[in-house]
Amino acid sequence: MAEKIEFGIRGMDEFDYREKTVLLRLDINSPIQRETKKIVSENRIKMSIPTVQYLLERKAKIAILAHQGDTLDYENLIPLAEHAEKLSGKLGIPIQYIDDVAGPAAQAAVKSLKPGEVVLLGNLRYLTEEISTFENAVKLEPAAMLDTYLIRNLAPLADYYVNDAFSAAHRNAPSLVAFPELLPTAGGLLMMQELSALTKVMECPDKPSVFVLGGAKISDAFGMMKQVLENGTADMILTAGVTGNVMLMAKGYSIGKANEKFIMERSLDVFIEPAKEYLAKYPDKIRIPLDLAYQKEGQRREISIEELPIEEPLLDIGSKTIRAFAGTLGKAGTIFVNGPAGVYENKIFENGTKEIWQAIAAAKGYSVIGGGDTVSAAQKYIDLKEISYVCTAGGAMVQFLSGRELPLIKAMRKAYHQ
Ligand SMILES: Nc1ncnc2c1ncn2[C@@H]1O[C@H](COP(=O)(O)OP(=O)(O)O)[C@@H](O)[C@H]1O
Ligand SMILES: O=C(OP(=O)(O)O)[C@H](O)COP(=O)(O)O
Repeated sequence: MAEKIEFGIRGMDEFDYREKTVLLRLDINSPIQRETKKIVSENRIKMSIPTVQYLLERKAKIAILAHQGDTLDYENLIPLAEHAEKLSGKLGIPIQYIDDVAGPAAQAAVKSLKPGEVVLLGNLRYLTEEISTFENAVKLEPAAMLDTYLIRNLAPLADYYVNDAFSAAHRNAPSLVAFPELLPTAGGLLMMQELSALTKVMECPDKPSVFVLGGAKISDAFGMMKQVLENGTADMILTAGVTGNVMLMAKGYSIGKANEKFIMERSLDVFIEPAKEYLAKYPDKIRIPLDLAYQKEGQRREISIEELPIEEPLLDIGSKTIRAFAGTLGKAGTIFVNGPAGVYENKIFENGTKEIWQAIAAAKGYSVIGGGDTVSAAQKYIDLKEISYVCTAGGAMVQFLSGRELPLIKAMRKAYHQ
């Protein structure tokens, strides 16, 4: 396969899995309904099925490793019992869930696997060595993780390690980066698909390449803006949502007390100075909103940026901006979207998001989207089949497109060259 050379990662077809034990790292981390603790979207589970199926058809003994939630928000840190049920339903075979990650019960379950059987081990985030903040505290090299509880206990039981967790590729955790130090390693089918789609965006053979950066988690947007303009991945960036409001502040517009307070309270003002720098360096490549929407007496109203400031919160782009952005998207060769254009959850402020999605659906360009709310918003207004590729990742996708080498990809490339 061309991919394995292109990405420097072994493809799944490199190994003979028959009667071999495979540690399969998936990312089936799913949104959870707070009250019921039930899975809200099964998308990542669904997208992981082809790789499990591939290994099942080859009569492998499959032990799945996965995480759910994090210690930053204990609400989502739940056992993987429902994940096992959903996997089992989609594969049409029973899947045993063991609520133990790498202790005696998990080890016994892995050892007793028969060819064509699957076990899902406990939530990796039960282990302190696996929590997402750990990498920030200690920048460990994978080789220094070989004494962790997880690697010590599970690596000796396996013949192969397959990783299909691209959406967690930005995490420097043992379950992602340390197994490739010890086991023959391959990238799963979804991993190769994601790399292929994002590489296409980076190489953007079809010009112009237009990025839409909106939403509220604006550190993602600002993290990638400079890089994608510098390395030519993006020819044009259309800013909307809170990102658009910060760009307006950087341009010197006074957007009104309520809007400035929103930005200050979330410490997003740190992005104003970098935004000024990007606007000065790329004046023709970054587009800011021309008008915005607010609510008065229960009605949607719009205001041109020349008429600012305003007291009401600015929660969507206005009609003039929508028309201009839609026109640009119609002529794009490549399109990438991260973040909705407004507070689309409220009908009054859905126009920007809705019409941008409709313009993208009608556009001919190769389109890639990703991010939790981005995909939910797209699903609300268009058929996802209209999008060339819907990435399961958020943070990993943004970092990849920014040109950073992700810890997981680095570890898998190293394994390929060993
Ligand atoms: N102008 C705005 N002001 C406040 N919130 C906004 C604005 N525009 C969009 N949002 C909010 O941004 C959220 C999604 O942004 P984000 O989390 O960055 O997206 P994603 O999950 O796709 O990465 C939505 O809940 C939406 O209501
Ligand atoms: O959901 C994930 O990433 P995302 O929030 O960037 O989409 C991955 O499963 C990584 O999870 P984490 O952000 O808790 O490390």
